[in-house]
Amino acid sequence: MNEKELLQKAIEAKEKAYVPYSKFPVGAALLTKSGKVFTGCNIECASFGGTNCAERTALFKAISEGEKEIEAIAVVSDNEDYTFPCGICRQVILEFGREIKIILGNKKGQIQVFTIEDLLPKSFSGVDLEKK
Ligand SMILES: O=c1ccn([C@H]2C[C@H](O)[C@@H](CO)O2)c(=O)[nH]1
Ligand SMILES: [Zn+2]
Repeated sequence: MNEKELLQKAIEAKEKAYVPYSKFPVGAALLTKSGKVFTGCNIECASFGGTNCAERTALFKAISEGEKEIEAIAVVSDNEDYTFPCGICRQVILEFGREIKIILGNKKGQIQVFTIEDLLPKSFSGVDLEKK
């Protein structure tokens, strides 16, 4: 599965977004190191804090199925420009590896790739909990 194919899975997942409040659908597609794909969409809630982003939906699906070795997560919205993961998602993705690739696609079909550490430098992580 290459970057373009993973982005196409994210575009398809975006169709499932439940976004009655923001009307801002987002799709994500996660690739495990073993080659499995888990997709996700954002799911909103009238109590807004209950909203779950597309990236975390895909990630939680993978983790809850026992897949913790993550290669990449592709993200798309309906915006012309790239949609970057929010801060909460960056922190949760980083939990499972600093080298996880974040693949972003825009409406022109262009692609940008970062590692999650590029997007969340100087972060707090489990390593800090071992220091006192
Ligand atoms: O990377 C992002 C950015 C935003 N959202 C969702 C959260 C909310 O449902 C809507 C507007 O913030 O978009 C995501 O799913 N992923
Ligand atoms: Zn998020």
